[in-house]
Amino acid sequence: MLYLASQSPRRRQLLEQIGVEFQVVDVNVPEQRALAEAPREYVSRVAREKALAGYAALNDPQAVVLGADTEVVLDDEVFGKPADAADAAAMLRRLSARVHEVISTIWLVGRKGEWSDTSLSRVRMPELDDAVIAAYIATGEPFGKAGAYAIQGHGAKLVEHLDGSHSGVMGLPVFETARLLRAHGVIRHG
Ligand SMILES: Cc1cn([C@H]2C[C@H](O)[C@@H](COP(=O)(O)OP(=O)(O)OP(=O)(O)O)O2)c(=O)[nH]c1=O
Repeated sequence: MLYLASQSPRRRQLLEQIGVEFQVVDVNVPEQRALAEAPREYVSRVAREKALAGYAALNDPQAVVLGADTEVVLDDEVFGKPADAADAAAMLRRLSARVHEVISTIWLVGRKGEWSDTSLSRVRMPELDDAVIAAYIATGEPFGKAGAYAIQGHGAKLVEHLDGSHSGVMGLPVFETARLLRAHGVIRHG
């Protein structure tokens, strides 16, 4: 049985989109980047910790658990979920008129082993003035989203160019996920 170790409705929706059967296991993993930890290592570590925590919580050797983490990175700085409106505004001001990277890593953990894959995307935002930022924050959308925007919502208006994976930016890179699940016998080909 496949379990998704996530409370994110987007991840659930993206996994359902490709017809995969799964259940959700709740995990609560602290997301704190260690000093001098490279962004890609940090994202991978957190995704792995979510999958491992889910596997440990289930106490079912047959379980296979998928964990994921998504972060926005600019100038080697990791932008997680904004703490409040001021934090969201500060992030969006920094992302304005720049290209940032979105890292989404998935880990699959089961009795037979643990495997991962990473999706890297580059997103260019146009210049965002204070009025645009304030109006966007008023939608409530930035909260709970890495980098304070949602490409799947009103935030699409802030994405001038995407080079990478739309689903990866949303939180679960579907291509990489399907490939990983197939490679380890969780889903069939086709
Ligand atoms: C950049 C971006 C992020 N996001 C979301 C995806 C993730 O849910 C969230 C980043 O936080 P995560 O810590 O990756 O995930 P989460 O806390 O929402 O869920 P869980 O740990 O339980 O799996 O930001 C979007 O929905 N759209 C976007 O465009």
